[in-house]
Amino acid sequence: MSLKIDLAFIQPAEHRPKPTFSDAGAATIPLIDFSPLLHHQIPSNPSNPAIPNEISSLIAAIGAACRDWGFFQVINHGVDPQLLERIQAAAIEFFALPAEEKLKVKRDEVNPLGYYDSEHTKNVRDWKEVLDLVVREYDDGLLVLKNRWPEYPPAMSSTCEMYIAAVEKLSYKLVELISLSLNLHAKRLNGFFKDSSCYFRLNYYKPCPTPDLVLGVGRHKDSGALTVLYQDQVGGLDVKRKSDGEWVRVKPIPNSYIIIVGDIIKVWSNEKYESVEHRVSVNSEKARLSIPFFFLPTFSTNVKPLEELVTDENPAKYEEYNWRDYYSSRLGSNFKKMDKENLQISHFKKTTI
Ligand SMILES: O=C(O)CCC(=O)C(=O)O
Ligand SMILES: [Fe+2]
Repeated sequence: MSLKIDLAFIQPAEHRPKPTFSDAGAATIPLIDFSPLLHHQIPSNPSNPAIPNEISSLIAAIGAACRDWGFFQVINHGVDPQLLERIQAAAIEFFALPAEEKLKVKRDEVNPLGYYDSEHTKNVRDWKEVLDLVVREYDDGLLVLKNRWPEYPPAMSSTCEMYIAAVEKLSYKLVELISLSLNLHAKRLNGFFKDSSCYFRLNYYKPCPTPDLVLGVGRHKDSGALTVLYQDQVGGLDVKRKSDGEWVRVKPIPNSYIIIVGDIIKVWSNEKYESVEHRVSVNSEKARLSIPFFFLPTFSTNVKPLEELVTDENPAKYEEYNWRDYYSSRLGSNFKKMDKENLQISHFKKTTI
């Protein structure tokens, strides 16, 4: 049998996925139970002696996961499972449409939102289809973000809006707990997300005849603050374990979220917290759906280590960069193959003398 696949998809040998993963790796991923938040409020002051033990333990667990992994799974997160069912059903219906119907909402070089099937990560084409949306449309003359809603399924826009409202609420809880874990006031980071540039994506990975040669998404770190990711039960997300650099396959847990710490939290925390490298493997049998919500600050944000976390002994490790400019410079590079690496936070890392 000859398997013809476009060479643009083929990963360099050193980045191809291993055919098998042990379940033992997945068991080491931090799993955090948010049920204490069902009967306790998030405290505002990290040094309040009245913080209940189960909330202190929750904050400590989040801090440890952000430090040691840059990644964790959350259960009992408060997002209605029916909303998750509905958004998945809408996504499946959309991706099952004939190509010409999906192409009616195709992304273009001016406005990157809508349907897309040829994204590149690190200059290799990803084996996936996406539908991209923003929570707040934007146009400053140079950067244009305008949603393209498909006609089918007709409930797509209302379903996305309801789902996004729920997942945004969860994102605020996450950044508040992360602030507390850094020994900062719970709302220390909230102002950055007023008029946020949050981005929402439906990812569809159809079965692939050569899963050992390609990736659904090539290895990368997320450049925002946090990614709140839902995956179906097929599996394929791999994360790079910080302790030993091994790729670990994330075992799907029904009704759970995967939280990916992004580069902005790494910079804000002055590298106390890690942003995790991850990728998506595909398989030859089953299509996979994933739904990331990228929690991103307002475009005017200048990202730099938080003053409270910078001292003479621990000086700022990054130069300040503007989020809108960073974001816009990276957009071009996932649109098509480039001849150089795209912009990374390492380009803003201060050099030590
Ligand atoms: O499909 C996934 O599980 C993850 C996708 C991802 O890493 C991304 O969209 O940034
Ligand atoms: Fe990602």
